[in-house]
Amino acid sequence: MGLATELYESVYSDAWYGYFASLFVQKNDDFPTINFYPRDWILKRAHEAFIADAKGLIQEGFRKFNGPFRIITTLGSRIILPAEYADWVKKSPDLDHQAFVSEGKEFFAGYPGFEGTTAVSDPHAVLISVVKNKLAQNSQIQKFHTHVSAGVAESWGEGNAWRDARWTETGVTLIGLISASVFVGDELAKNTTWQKITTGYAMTMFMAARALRTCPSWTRPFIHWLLPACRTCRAEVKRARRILQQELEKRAIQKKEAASDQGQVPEKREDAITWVEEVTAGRAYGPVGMQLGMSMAAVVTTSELLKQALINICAHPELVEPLRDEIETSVRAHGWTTAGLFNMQLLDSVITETQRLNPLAEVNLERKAVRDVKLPNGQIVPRGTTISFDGYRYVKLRQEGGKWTSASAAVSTSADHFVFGMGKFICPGRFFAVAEVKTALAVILLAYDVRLKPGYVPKIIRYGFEVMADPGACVEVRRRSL
Ligand code: HEM
Repeated sequence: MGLATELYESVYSDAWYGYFASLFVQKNDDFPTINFYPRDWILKRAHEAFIADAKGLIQEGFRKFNGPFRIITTLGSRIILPAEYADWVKKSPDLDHQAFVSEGKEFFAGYPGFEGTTAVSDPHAVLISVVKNKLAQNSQIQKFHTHVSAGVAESWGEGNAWRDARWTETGVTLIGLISASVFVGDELAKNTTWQKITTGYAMTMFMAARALRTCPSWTRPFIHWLLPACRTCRAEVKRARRILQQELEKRAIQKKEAASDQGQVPEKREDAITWVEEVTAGRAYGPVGMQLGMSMAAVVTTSELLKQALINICAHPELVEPLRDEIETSVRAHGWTTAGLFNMQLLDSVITETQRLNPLAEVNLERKAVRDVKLPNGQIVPRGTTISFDGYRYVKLRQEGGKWTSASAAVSTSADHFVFGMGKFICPGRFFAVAEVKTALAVILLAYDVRLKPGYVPKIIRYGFEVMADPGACVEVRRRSL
């Protein structure tokens, strides 16, 4: 899990003015800065230290200051709070996640090309409501099963010799495919252009945001028209809009035809295109922004979890047989349903343990202080981390009972485990994400033998606050002979 929770201060996020900002940071408040170095005029050393070892800086900060402190990041400075403050952050009305996401300098909601961010931070919360209320329904599990089975068969074939799983690409393709089957329906989910745009949008948008952040804020409303990364982002949104528009027109025609056929009730589709339409109830909205926003929130996060979980299973081959036994028993009793997935508790434990060790980000609960905030006082005990992998950790905790009966599940959140955030802004897609990852792992383990390529040692990649599965991971698979 994340080492710390952070409090974002938007005032200091302008990279061009980093030097003045950092002086200001030093003099303007009581928080010491962990990576402020004498004569580091343009913050080169501070940025390098942050990129190379944010985790080390956070640990050093807690050791040195024994409480909240600032860290200079490539996006300006942030206040880092110890994980013990998680419950307080969760309850504080003055700390806002939406303000953090929509903050012009960070994610540029409202700029053309950033329609995904705009949809996530929409004040009517349409996207959040659809994710919260419509995703991870029982019927979607069978859909996941069908698509993952077809997807792995297509990628890996039926051969029973070991082969490179091309896991970095395949992991993203599988999650992109099964997510899209629920977001836009089975047919459009298989459109390779749509897949490419939606699985890549988070990165396309991130690159555009990164380019814009390097420009002084007063130039941004104009310069975004010229920056190549922002142009790419706009072009991708345009391509996506064209494809979605065709789908919407096709649906409108089908609806009309069905309605004109005396007595025929038009078939109601169960996908996010339809649900967004229902929730907006005639209000104007941007369908493409909703789709890109959903993919942006869902695909990178979930595929990172899937990739890392399979790597961990391969690194601990003793887990494979007990996992297969559990999956077979659960599916025999409940089929590919939410009940079936619920009964896969060792698999759940492996996923939670993966998140504990590879939390996607070193820090979590990103908030913007919407007004002056007083931090709680008291002794601070920095949280340590461990690098050992115990696939059974959360099974054992569940068996302890008490708060762990439910708190040990991958979708649960507490001050001990808040990879999905906490409180009012907790990730509404966590049930969907865990269901996708469980189904994908279950299908893979039942159909294929998996292993790390002999000689490959798994590693985790860190870049600033980001924590990623190794993009060069060497996973091998072969069809099981049953
Ligand atoms: C392993 C996968 C995922 C992880 C680790 C993850 C993590 C997070 C985190 C940390 C937050 C911020 C919560 C906070 O600050 O308290 C968040 C918010 C959000 N997530 Fe996820 N997420 C995942 C998958 C998904 C999926 C699959 C969807 C949608 C289908 C989704 C949709 C959202 C949305 C819409 C928000 C914004 C909520 C708000 O602002 O109220 N996420 N997620």
